[in-house]
Amino acid sequence: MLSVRDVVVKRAGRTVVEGASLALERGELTAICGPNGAGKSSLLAVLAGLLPAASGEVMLDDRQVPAIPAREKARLIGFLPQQADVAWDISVETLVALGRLPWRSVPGRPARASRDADRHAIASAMTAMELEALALRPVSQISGGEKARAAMGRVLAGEPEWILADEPLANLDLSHQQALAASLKGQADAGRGVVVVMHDLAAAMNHAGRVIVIDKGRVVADGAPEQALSREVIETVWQVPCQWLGEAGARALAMGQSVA
Ligand SMILES: Nc1ncnc2c1ncn2[C@@H]1O[C@H](COP(=O)(O)OP(=O)(O)OP(=O)(O)O)[C@@H](O)[C@H]1O
Repeated sequence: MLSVRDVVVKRAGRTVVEGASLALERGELTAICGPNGAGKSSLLAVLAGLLPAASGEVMLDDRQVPAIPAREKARLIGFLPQQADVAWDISVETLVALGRLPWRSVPGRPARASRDADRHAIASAMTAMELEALALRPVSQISGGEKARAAMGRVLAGEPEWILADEPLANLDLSHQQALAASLKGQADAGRGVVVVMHDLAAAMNHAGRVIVIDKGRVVADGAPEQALSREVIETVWQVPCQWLGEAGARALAMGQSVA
């Protein structure tokens, strides 16, 4: 279980998350939704142990997340930032392979087994993100959406127990959004904990098992998508008149005065 208790996050002296308490489970795809500036990325970074909480506790099972050594933490928690910029002009395959760095020289792990595991994990991540045809292309010469898939491939190659991703669906075309959402759901079904910041409320409704809504630094809804993303919650938090259309699993959100 990955949890926060009474967590307060401050940025530049301003409180941006106010006393959040949440317990996230392995085997579940959890979506974090909320308006711009609500504190979603800040909360995700705190859960990943990348941003310190001003107060409160962040725990992975029975361990304090900030106390886990960095390399071990990187093996346990894979983090995809909102802007996954790459400083060097490496190939897509090399970028994905960087996801194996936290596994280098793990004490007690034979080098041969390690090399085989690396190769297998990199190949699986390349396949999952449909990157094979781009393997040798420099990252400076691929599109924004292709870069986003490569960055996600890097996270998957690390085979972390937890995947924390900040808007991984942004920039992706429709078919790759569907494929990545299905792949994240598959990762959850395989027993990983998957926590994803999403602006696309229909994607959260259709793919997540649980949705957490944050508004102005506070958790204002938490539960099954139908409850947490009810029309009432959306109209209160996003202040947009709306209506859900379609069947469970394939819902669309109609917005605007005319549907109110
Ligand atoms: N590096 C920073 N320094 C100071 N303030 C920051 C910093 N990053 C974010 N903030 C502020 O913290 C608040 C929460 O930001 P955060 O990025 O967590 O929101 P968000 O819900 O992820 O927003 P978005 O949907 O726009 O990505 C905002 O008011 C933002 O302006």
